[in-house]
Formats: sequence, structure tokens, C-alpha cells
Amino acid sequence: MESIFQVNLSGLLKVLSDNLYSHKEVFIRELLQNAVDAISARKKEGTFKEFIEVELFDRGDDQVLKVRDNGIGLNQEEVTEFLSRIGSSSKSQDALRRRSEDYIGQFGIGLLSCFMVTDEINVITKSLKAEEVVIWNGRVDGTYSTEVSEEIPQEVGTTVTLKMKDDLRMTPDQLVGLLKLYGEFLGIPIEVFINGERRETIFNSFPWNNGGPQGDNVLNFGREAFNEHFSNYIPLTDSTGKTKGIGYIFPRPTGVATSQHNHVYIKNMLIATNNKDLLPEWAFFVRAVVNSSNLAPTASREDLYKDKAFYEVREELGASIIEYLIGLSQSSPKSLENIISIHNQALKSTALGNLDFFNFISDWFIFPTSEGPLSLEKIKKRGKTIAYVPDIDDFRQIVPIARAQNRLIINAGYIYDADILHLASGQDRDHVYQRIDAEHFGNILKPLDIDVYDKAQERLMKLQDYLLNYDCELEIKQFEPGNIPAIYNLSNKKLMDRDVGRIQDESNDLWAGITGAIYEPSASFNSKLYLNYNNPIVKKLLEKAHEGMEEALIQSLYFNAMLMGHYPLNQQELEGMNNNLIYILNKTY
Ligand SMILES: Nc1ncnc2c1ncn2[C@@H]1O[C@H](COP(=O)(O)OP(=O)(O)OP(=O)(O)O)[C@@H](O)[C@H]1O
Repeated sequence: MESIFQVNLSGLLKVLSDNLYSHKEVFIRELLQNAVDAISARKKEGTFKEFIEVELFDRGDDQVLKVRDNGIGLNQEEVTEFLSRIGSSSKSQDALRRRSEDYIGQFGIGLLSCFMVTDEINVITKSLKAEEVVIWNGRVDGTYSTEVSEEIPQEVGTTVTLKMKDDLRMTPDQLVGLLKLYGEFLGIPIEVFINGERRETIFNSFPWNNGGPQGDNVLNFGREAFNEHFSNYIPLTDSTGKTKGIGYIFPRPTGVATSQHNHVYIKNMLIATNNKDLLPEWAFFVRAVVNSSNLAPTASREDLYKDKAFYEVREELGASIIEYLIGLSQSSPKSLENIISIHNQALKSTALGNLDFFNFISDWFIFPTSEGPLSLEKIKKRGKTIAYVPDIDDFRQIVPIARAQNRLIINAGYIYDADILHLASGQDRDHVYQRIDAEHFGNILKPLDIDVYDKAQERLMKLQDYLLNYDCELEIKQFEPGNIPAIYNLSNKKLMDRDVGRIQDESNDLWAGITGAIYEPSASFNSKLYLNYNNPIVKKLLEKAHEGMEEALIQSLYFNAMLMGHYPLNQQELEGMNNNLIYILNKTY
């Protein structure tokens, strides 16, 4: 036996209102959407002057809201089919429920949202194609009644009347606010009446529809939408022209983790003010307002279907942003510079994922250098070799030397910078990119003349003995400024050796055993102390023996260089440093 599901309407309504709609006010959106769809349907039959009227009446204890349109209306059969049957819609194209390009609605459930604010929906409708007027009353308990009359004077169109629940009465301002929020850009004037008096007409158009977006008008629009003062905007469009809008460049730096807050309109109706994924992920420095006729809302209408069209549109809007920035480099390089300086990090992360964009924008990127922040373009002009230090501590140590030698060094220790420069080295044939890390640290320090070097060798070996306990190799170089006696350099591997060593010193046998079993310390010296032959103390120390003081002196240079490089001293080093000071004190007094 075939049977039909019985629907417990109040249960269904609870599910809808708790899970589908974020707030009760969306019933206004649903009523407007139905009016607009009915007008669109009638437009297919011929021209007429469309309108939507919204009236709010306070009748003694009751408040009544009426939404009237002169759209296509419904005949008796359609009322039964589409109003009395939940999930039935006149707007799906076929039995497969493909969404129609012409309408906003498609699911046949939108009208139910009215039950969040009323217990009874009254519809009076006259179809374009029928003589009779149909009166339909749907109640929250799941019952409904239909009546047909040929007497009631009713123009073609539909009036939906709701008696508002007592605690959900609206003020005229609230009503106007909601109508503006959802319906301002529908392209159909909404006339508002309060207790029989005309209050205002709501009608506006998107700034990109007035012969293309224009300056202040667009910026004001953005300020109202996002409550932010923007100074740059980007016209956005997909390849079909069915999704259009404006992207505003956020006026302050945004973190990579910042989410988007886009305003999305579908067929001129506001769907979301907090959309987080309409633009590609990397575009987090842009806030967009977009109107689309090729994207589809979900049943809640507060999100977008993630179908093929969605991903295409998303990519094409991203391309609009990149195109705009490329154009700006020609038309207003200063503005581009300004945008890049605010969103340096965001744009760097974008460029790493898009080679075309990288090739366009990388010269504009700003890097901290030994001479302050400089664009890559300016850095390139300084010479054939571009030296960068991917570690902030290494950079700090090397910077006084670089300055004294009039060499430009990039601090590439911040996120993305070393990757950007590495990528640049593969793209740029005119420069040599020199990555200066622990292994190559000595390369930028000048070697000694060979005869001076030979002479110093014997002394150096002697001094080296005093550093064996610290696992540090001595080297001599000469560099300016001469007041830096030594630079200490520790590779990452060595840093790890030190940490493991510390764990083994401080922990019990079990842990020490485990770390010993899983970690093999490096065999060779991994840290280096570069002595500076231009420094008078070092020179003296290398020229002749200082019996009794040598150990304390060379170790002091070692501790001093470590501290200058922001390296933490371990227990053994701290003790060594104190012992040295006591030794010097005892020698002096
Ligand atoms: N103002 C109106 N004029 C003419 N027909 C209407 C009107 N309002 C509702 N209808 C009819 O009632 C049907 C159901 O409306 P409802 O709002 O529940 O769903 P829908 O708009 O079809 O889809 P969705 O659930 O996506 O909104 C519509 O498909 C339409 O045929």
C-alpha cells in the first residue's frame, strides 16, 4: 500500500528555526525573495510596472505586517501545489530540481520561516492567468484552508499577511532597517507604509552598476558596508560577468590567519555579511561586496553551494585582484608601494603559490636589511651579489660587520623571506643569491694575508686547546669594525647537540639513556669562533704568548662573542665565565 508521509509541522519548524536560519528576521528576506521571484516570472510574460509594498499596522493589541507584490500570482491549483505542500516550489526547472537561473528561491521551504514570527500566514493571490482570487491560510499547527472568490477586488499579484507574535513586534525603524539590509539593491522599489501612511521608498543600486565604479562613491559604499575607511578598491568580476563587485583593500596589516568577511548578494538579495570563502584563501587582506547570478545559495540562504561554478568564480575573482595590482604598478606605483608595505607578509605568501604573480610583484617586496627596509628592486641595484641571512640571530651578529664593510645584507629570518629569495634566485639570471648560514658564515669575512696567517698559526693552535672543552673551532679573519674582537657561530645541528647535552646533564639516567640512544652528536666542531685580526686585543694575543692569562683571555672572548650573538650559555660555560673572572681578580689583586 502506498502512503504519504505525515509531517509534524511544529516539529519541522523547530528544526528549521533552530538549525537552518541564524535569526528570526530572515523571514523578511524570504518574503521579499518570493515577491521578486513572482515579479521575475511575470516579466517573462510581458512588460508591466512592478512594485513591492510593505505595510506595518498596529491594530489595538495586534501588529500586522503585509507584503504585497504585483508578480505573477498563483491560481487555485498552484496554491495547492506550492503553498500547501512543503518542499514544493514553482521555481525548480524540472523533476531533478535543477536550480533555475531566473529565481532566488528553489527549495519550497522559505515561506515556512514566517512561522518563526507568526502563528498564521495569510495569502491572497490572483494569478495573471486566472480570474479567481485565492485565499489561503496556513497555520503553525500544520492545518490550512483554501478559499476561492471571484468577488474580492484584487489586482494580479500576491499579498502575504502575518499577525506578528506579541513579543516579536517591530518598530518602523527596525522594519525599514531590515528591508534596506536585504532588499535595498533588488532593483524593484519597495514602498513602505506605516499605519496607512507612506513612509519611504527603498531603492538603491550597486556602485558598480552606475556606469562602472567611481572613486568616492565606491569608498563610501565600502565604509558603510564594513565600517572601515578604505583608500583602495578593486573592481571584481568573473569571466561570465555574472558575478561582479568590489574588493576593498584592508587599511591595516592583517595576519595570515585572518578570515574574510565578504558581503554576498545573490540576484541582488543579501545572502551573507560574513562570508569567509568567496575569495581565495590568500586574499585575506581584501573585503569584498559581490553580487552574483551564477552562484547558488544553500537552503538556509546564508551560505553558498560549493559547486564547480563556485570554485571557478572564486579563482576568477582572485585573478581580478592580481590583475588590479599589476595594473597599479603602471598607473600608480606609489599606491602599489603603499599596499605592499601594509600587506607585505600576505602578498609574500600569495606570491609563493603563484609564479606569475611572483614574477610581477617580487621586485616590490620589502625586506629588512643591514641598511633598513629596502625593496628587492633597490637591493638588486646595489650589486650583482645578493646576500641574505635566513636566521635572525646570525643576521644580528653579522650586521655590524656588513655595515663596516659597506655590504648590504638582507635579514631573511622572518616568515616567507628566505623562501621568496630562494625562489627569486631561480628566476633572476642577473644576480647571484648568496645564502649566508652557519656553514657559509666565514665566507663574508676577509681572510688574512697568507704570511700573516702562517705566522699566527702556531699561536692559534695553542689558543685552540683552551676551547676544546667547549667544542669550538678557532679561525682568524679580519673584518671591520675593529672593536668587535670575535664572532661566534653555531649551526642548528650544534644548537641541538647543546640542547640534548643539557637534557642529559639535567635528567635522570633513563632519559639520558634514551636521548643518547636516539641522538648522535656531530663528530666535528660545529661552532666556530672567528677572531678578528683587526682588533687590537686579538692581535696582541696572536702576536706573543701571555703566560698564565691566555686561557682566561681566549675563553672570555668566546663567552663575550656568545652573549653578543644572543646564544644562551650552558652550565659549563657559566661556570667557566665566573671562574675566569675570579682568576683575573686573583691575578690582579
Ligand atoms: N509572492 C508570491 N507570489 C507568487 N507565488 C508565491 C509567492 N510566495 C510564494 N509563492 C509560491 O509558493 C512557493 C513556495 O514558496 P517558498 O518561499 O516556500 O519556496 P521557494 O521560494 O519556492 O523556495 P525557497 O525555499 O528556496 O525559498 C513558491 O515556489 C511559489 O510558487
